[in-house]
Amino acid sequence: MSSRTVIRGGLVVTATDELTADVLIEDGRVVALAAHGSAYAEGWTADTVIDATGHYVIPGGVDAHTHMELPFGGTFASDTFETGTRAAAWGGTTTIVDFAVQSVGRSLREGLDAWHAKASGRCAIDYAFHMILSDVNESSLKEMDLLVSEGVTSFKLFMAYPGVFYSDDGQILRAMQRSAGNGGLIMMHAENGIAIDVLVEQALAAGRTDPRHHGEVRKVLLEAEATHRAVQLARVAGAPLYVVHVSAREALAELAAARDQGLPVFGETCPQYLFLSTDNLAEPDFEGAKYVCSTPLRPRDHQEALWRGLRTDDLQVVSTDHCPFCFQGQKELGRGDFSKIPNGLPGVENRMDLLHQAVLDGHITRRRWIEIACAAPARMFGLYPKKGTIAPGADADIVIYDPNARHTLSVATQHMNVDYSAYEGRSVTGQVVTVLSRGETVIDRRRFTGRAGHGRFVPRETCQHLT
Ligand SMILES: NC(=O)NCCC(=O)O
Ligand SMILES: [Zn+2]
Ligand SMILES: [Zn+2]
Repeated sequence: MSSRTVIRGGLVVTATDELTADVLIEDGRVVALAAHGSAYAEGWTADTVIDATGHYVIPGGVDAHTHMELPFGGTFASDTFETGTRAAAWGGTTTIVDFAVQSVGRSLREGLDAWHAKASGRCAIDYAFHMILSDVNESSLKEMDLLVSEGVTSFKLFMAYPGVFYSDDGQILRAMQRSAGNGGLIMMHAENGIAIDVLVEQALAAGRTDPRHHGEVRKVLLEAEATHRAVQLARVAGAPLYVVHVSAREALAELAAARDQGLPVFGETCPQYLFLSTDNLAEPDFEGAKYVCSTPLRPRDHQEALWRGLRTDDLQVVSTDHCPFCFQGQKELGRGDFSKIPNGLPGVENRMDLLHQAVLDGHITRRRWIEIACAAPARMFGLYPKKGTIAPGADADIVIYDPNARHTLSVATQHMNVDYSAYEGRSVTGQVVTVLSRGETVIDRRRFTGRAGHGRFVPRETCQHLT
C-alpha cells in the first residue's frame, strides 16, 4: 500500500534555493514541491501531515567520514553501527559513509565483508562504505575495480601511522593510477608519519608525555608537506584527490594552489578544527586526551583560514571523522605516553548544529551550510541527488529543523555512546525536531521512533564533482 506524507509551511532550504514550500512524499521519495498556500499544494491529500511552520525543512545530513567500531590503538571506537547511526539521526544526519578496513596481509573483500556484517541489520539510517587500503599490492589493486562496481567507489590511503595503515609513495602512486582507470576517488590522510614517528620518539625520550605533545609532534609543516606530495602524486597518476580532515592553514594553502591550477583536488575539514584548538589539547589532568585526534587540533588562528576555505570552495565538505573513545578505559590507555592515546573524537551528533551556529555567527550562509554538510558530500561520493537535496525523485531524507531552539551540548543529553562531549557546555542555537529517513519518521518531535535495521547499504556512483 502506498503511503503519502506532506510537510507543510516550512522554509525549504537546499544548497541552491530557499522557498516557503510544501513537500509531498510518496513511498519514501519526494514527488513534488510547491509554494505553500498554492492551490496545487492545497490539493494534496496525505496519510500524514507534518506542520513545519516556523521551521526549516532541510535535506538530511550526509556525514562522509565516520568510524563506527573502528579497531584502533588496541581498542575499538565506542559507537557501534546501532548506537552511532541512532546518534547521527538525533543530530539530523540521515546517511553516513563509514570506512571498511583492509588488514595487512588480507584482501579488500575480507575487510568489506566484515564491515557489511557489522552494519547489516543494525543501522537506523542509510549507510555506505569507503575502503581503507592498508596493503596495496597486485591483488588488492585488482580488487579495487571490483569494489567500484559494487558501489564502494572511494579508497582511503594513509601517509601516517607507519606499521598500521601506512602506505609508501610507491603504493600510493599505484593506487592512484588504478583509481584513475576505474573512476574511484582516493581519499588521503596527509601527514608525514615517518617524520612524525621520529618526533614522537624524541618527545617521549625527553619526558614530554602529556596529550598536548600529540599536537606538537604532528607539525603543521608535516601536514602541509604530505598534502603537497599527495597532490603531486595524484598529478603524476592523472587521478583526482580528496584530502580528509584538513586542519592546518598551510595544508589548505597547498589545496588552494592546486585548485588554482585547475587540478581536480578536493578537501574536507571537520567541526573539531573549526571549533576546538590546541588549548583543549593542553587541558590539565590528562583531560587533553579527550581531544587527541589526527590530524591534530591546531592553534586557534588556523580556524579563520578554514572558514575562509569553506566560503571560497577550496574546502568542499565538512564531515565529522566521528571516532569516539571513552575517556575512562580507552583514552586512559595513553596516560604517561601520549602516543598510546587512541586517536579520534565523537561528533556525528553535533555537526549539523555546530554548522548552523556558524551560519548565525556569520562564517557561512544558510545555503552553504546545506552545501557543505549535505549536497557536496553526496556529490563527492556518488550519492546525489538520491541524497543531499530535496527534489522530486530524491529519497525523502528530510529534517525539520528549529532555527531558534537554544540548547547546550553535553554528555548528559547526547546519544553517542561515549562518556564525554568534546563540546561540553557549548551553547548553540538551532536543533533537530523531526527526521525522516526514506519517508519513515526516525525522530518525531525529539523522540526516537526509528529502529535498528531500517538503514540500508547504499551502493554509490563514482564522484560526481568531476562530471
Ligand atoms: N582521525 C582520527 O584521529 N582517528 C580516526 C582515524 C583517521 O581518520 O585517521
Ligand atoms: Zn585519517
Ligand atoms: Zn577518519
